[in-house]
Amino acid sequence: MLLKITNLRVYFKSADGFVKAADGVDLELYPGEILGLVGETGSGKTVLGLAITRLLPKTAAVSGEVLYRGQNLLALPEEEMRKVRGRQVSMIFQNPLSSLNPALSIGEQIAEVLREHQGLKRKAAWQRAGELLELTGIPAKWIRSYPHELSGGMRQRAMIAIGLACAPSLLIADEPTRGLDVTIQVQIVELLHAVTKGVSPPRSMLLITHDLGVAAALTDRLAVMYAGKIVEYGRTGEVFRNPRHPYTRALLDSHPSNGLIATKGFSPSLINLPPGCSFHPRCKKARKKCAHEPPLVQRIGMDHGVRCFYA
Ligand SMILES: Nc1ncnc2c1ncn2[C@@H]1O[C@H](COP(=O)(O)OP(=O)(O)OP(=O)(O)O)[C@@H](O)[C@H]1O
Ligand code: NI
Repeated sequence: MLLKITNLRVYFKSADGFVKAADGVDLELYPGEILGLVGETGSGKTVLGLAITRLLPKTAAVSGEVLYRGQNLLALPEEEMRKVRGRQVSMIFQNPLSSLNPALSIGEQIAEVLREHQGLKRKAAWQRAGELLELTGIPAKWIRSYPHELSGGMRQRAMIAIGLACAPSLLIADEPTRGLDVTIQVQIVELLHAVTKGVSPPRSMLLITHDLGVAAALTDRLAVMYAGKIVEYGRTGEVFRNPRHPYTRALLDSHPSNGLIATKGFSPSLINLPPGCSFHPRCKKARKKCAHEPPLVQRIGMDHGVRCFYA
């Protein structure tokens, strides 16, 4: 097991009460595996990625356990955590334009990571930055380009190059294909596949995405998140063929290519979650019990679990 998350909670204090962005998340990730995290907007996917890398704002109340190679990241001193971020786990953020530094060339940004975390000297770092650019499909002669000079797809590639600079065992990619043209999306999917499954030993990835097509193409296993909880997980093919949570079914029934989720009703406020199963107000299959008893995860097969009484 590379990563084992147990009972992770992330609460934000707001004027109206606590926003329960993650509310008892359990998740496991095996070495070399790509795990997809899907779910509609606001379900807590990004917060989960930020909690693993400990990049949440200080105002977030975090509890539970995030074991990475047996070590609880949530209990590490900040200095140790910086080392983990520099060498083991790196996150590729949702919006390259706001995550890249506009004042530094992409080469400088990659070289900076290499100098700081890999201890490379100036010249070696610059050379390696060029190699990383080539590896992610950016001609090395673009090394002095600034983020605003690049297309959206190229910026995403640059983000991936920065993410790879510290040779992590685990990549967390947050919506890496969002906002890109379909042909470019396909290229990014191929690139992500190459830098994970195509290296030896294969690298693990937690892939956060709205796009079920991307999830189907890339992931080995899938976790479906709803209102701060994982409501279903399993092997990707199994979840697509045999979805057992009513929410997963609704998600798969909605048009996969446009990423819209056409379930009736509004997603619940994470402040005032409905009692019982959070999904029950929107669920066609809900019965009386669902309104007052929160369901636990039921295992319904080898590595397939569902948080529903009537799965
Ligand atoms: N810094 C913060 N302070 C307060 N609330 C926050 C903060 N960051 C996230 N949240 C809240 O946590 C919840 C989960 O947000 P998150 O960004 O993880 O959703 P998501 O599943 O990634 O959605 P999307 O698909 O739109 O990216 C939301 O209700 C959001 O408003
Ligand atoms: Ni997000």
